[in-house]
Amino acid sequence: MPDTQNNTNKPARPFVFINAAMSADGKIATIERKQTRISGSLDFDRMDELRATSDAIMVGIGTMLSDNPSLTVKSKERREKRLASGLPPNPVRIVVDSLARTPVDADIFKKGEGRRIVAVSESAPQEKAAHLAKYAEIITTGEESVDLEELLIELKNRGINRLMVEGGATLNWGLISEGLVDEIYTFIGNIIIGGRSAPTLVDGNGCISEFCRLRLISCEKLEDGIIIKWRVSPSSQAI
Ligand SMILES: NC(=O)C1=CN([C@@H]2O[C@H](COP(=O)(O)OP(=O)(O)OC[C@H]3O[C@@H](n4cnc5c(N)ncnc54)[C@H](O)[C@@H]3O)[C@@H](O)[C@H]2O)C=CC1
Ligand SMILES: Nc1nc(O)c(N)c(N[C@@H]2O[C@H](COP(=O)(O)O)[C@@H](O)[C@H]2O)n1
Repeated sequence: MPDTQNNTNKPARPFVFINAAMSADGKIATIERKQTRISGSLDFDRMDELRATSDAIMVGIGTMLSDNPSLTVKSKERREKRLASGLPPNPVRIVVDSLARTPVDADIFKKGEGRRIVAVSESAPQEKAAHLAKYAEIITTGEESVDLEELLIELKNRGINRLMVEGGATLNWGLISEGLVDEIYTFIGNIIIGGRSAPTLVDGNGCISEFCRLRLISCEKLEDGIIIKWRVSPSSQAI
């Protein structure tokens, strides 16, 4: 029998959660879209624990190009704990990149051991995808942009059961609007960034009538900010 989601007839996908840090005014970066330190050291450590306990970490190409993250597990103890459980030191690192624009000198290729996946669409130039294939596994889905649902099913087939999404704003919208997110964790820090065009937690086209509904799991103080954990209500699909 094929694995399915929650007794629906949909094929199974991983458990998906978004983790992000935002300012008190809901921004995740400045108008220049440069990496902005919102979290304090305790929140970065919490993020590291989430990475270490996930099978894979996913970012969009916007984040890749603006922040050049390595997406590695930073704590040596956590990497060793993964190794002791028979896991590679780092989760699989995944970039959602419709046009195969990921630079081959990006830190995800230079830093840390482990698998990398670049998800491209059928519109990606063949030669660019072929070049990237020397550095990462390539998954092709969707015509113009990556078909996120198909991608998640393929990731599940490749053994990824717990997927951490680290943004950015457009990828978060893509996943949320298609009803592909289970939980959302945000650290809200004690700064105001402002700027009409600065990215927020979720950008994209936005909802008009049907909103993505959330259920509060918990809310706790951490340093000078708060961590809010939400469960996305089942069948919640934004329109
Ligand atoms: N404070 C925080 O926790 C974090 C902040 N950021 C910030 O977010 C910003 C980047 O966000 P964005 O520019 O929105 O880029 P993004 O990282 O969300 O990537 C979006 C891109 O993904 C690609 N994509 C392919 N298929 C897609 C689909 N089906 N749905 C959605 N996207 C798809 C498209 O090319 C799209 O432009 C940066 O300024 C970065 O610093 C990013 C991660 C965490
Ligand atoms: N959780 C969190 N807090 C902040 O204050 C941030 N600026 C970010 N940004 C994201 O953190 C990732 C850094 O990854 P590496 O340290 O290079 O492994 C990257 O995805 C940034 O966008 N996150």
